[in-house]
Amino acid sequence: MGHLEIKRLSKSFDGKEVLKHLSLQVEEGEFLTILGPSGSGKSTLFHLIGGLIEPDQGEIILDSNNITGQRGLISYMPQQPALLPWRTVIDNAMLGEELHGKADKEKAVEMIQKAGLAGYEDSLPDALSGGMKQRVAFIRALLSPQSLICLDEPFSALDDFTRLEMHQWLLAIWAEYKRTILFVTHNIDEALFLSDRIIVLSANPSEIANEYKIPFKRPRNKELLLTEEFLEWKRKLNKSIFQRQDGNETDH
Ligand SMILES: Nc1ncnc2c1ncn2[C@@H]1O[C@H](COP(=O)(O)OP(=O)(O)OP(=O)(O)O)[C@@H](O)[C@H]1O
Repeated sequence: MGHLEIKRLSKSFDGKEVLKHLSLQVEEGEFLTILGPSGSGKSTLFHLIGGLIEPDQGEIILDSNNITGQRGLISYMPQQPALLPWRTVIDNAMLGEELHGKADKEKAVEMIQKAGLAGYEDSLPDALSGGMKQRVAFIRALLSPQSLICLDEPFSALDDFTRLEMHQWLLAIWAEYKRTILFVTHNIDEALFLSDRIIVLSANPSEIANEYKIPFKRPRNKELLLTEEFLEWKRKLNKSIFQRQDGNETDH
C-alpha cells in the first residue's frame, strides 16, 4: 500500500501554467523527494494530490484507485506544524486517527515517548519548541491510517542544528514504521540525506528536469554529510539546478 502514480498532471492559475504534463511514480515504502526552486509548483502538486484543488488535466492514482479531486486519502504535513493550540500533545497526535475512526492511545503514547517527548503528553503546544512541535505533527501523520505521507518543507522554519537532529529522528522512525513518503524541499543537503530518489523540477511551467537514485546506504547518520561521496552528489545536484536556471544544458 502507498503506491502513487501521477499521470500527465497540468494546472494553470489565471492563464499561467504552473504544472505541465507532470508524470511520476512513488513506489511503496519509498522516500521520494521533489527538489525545486521557489515557485516551481511543489505546494500546488501537494494540493492536487490532497484533493484540495482539481487539475486541468491528468490523473492521480493511489493503490490503483483514481483519487483525483478526492480529499482525506493521504496524510499531509504542512510547513508549519498546525497543531491545535487547545489540544494537548497526545490529543494532537491522535487527531488524524480520530478523524478516520478510533484512536489507539497506547500506540500514541509509545510514539510520543520514542520521539523524546515523554512527560509532555498532557502539555499544550505552546510549551514546545519548534522541533518538538514538528515531531508531534509527524507522529500525527504516521498514526493516521493513510498509506502515503506528503511532507511539504516540514523543517524549513528550524535552525540548522534542530533540522539535522530532526532528519536523523525522521529516518529512524521511518525505518521502523516504513511508510511511503513524498517530500518537497528546496534544500539540497536535506534531499540527499533523506531520500531514496530525488526528482528535480524546473519552473515555469514545472516539468521534471532530472531524476536521481541516491545510493547512500541506510541507516544514514550525520557523518555522511562530510564524505567525499556526499559532496560529489551535492555538486551534481547544484549543477543540475543552477545550470537549468541559467538556461544551459542539463546534466543527465
Ligand atoms: N491559488 C492560487 N491562485 C493563483 N496562483 C497560485 C495559486 N496557488 C499557487 N499559485 C501560483 O503558482 C506558482 C507555484 O506556487 P507554489 O506555491 O506551488 O510553488 P512552490 O514550489 O511550492 O514554492 P515555494 O517553494 O516558494 O513554497 C506561483 O507562481 C504561485 O503564485
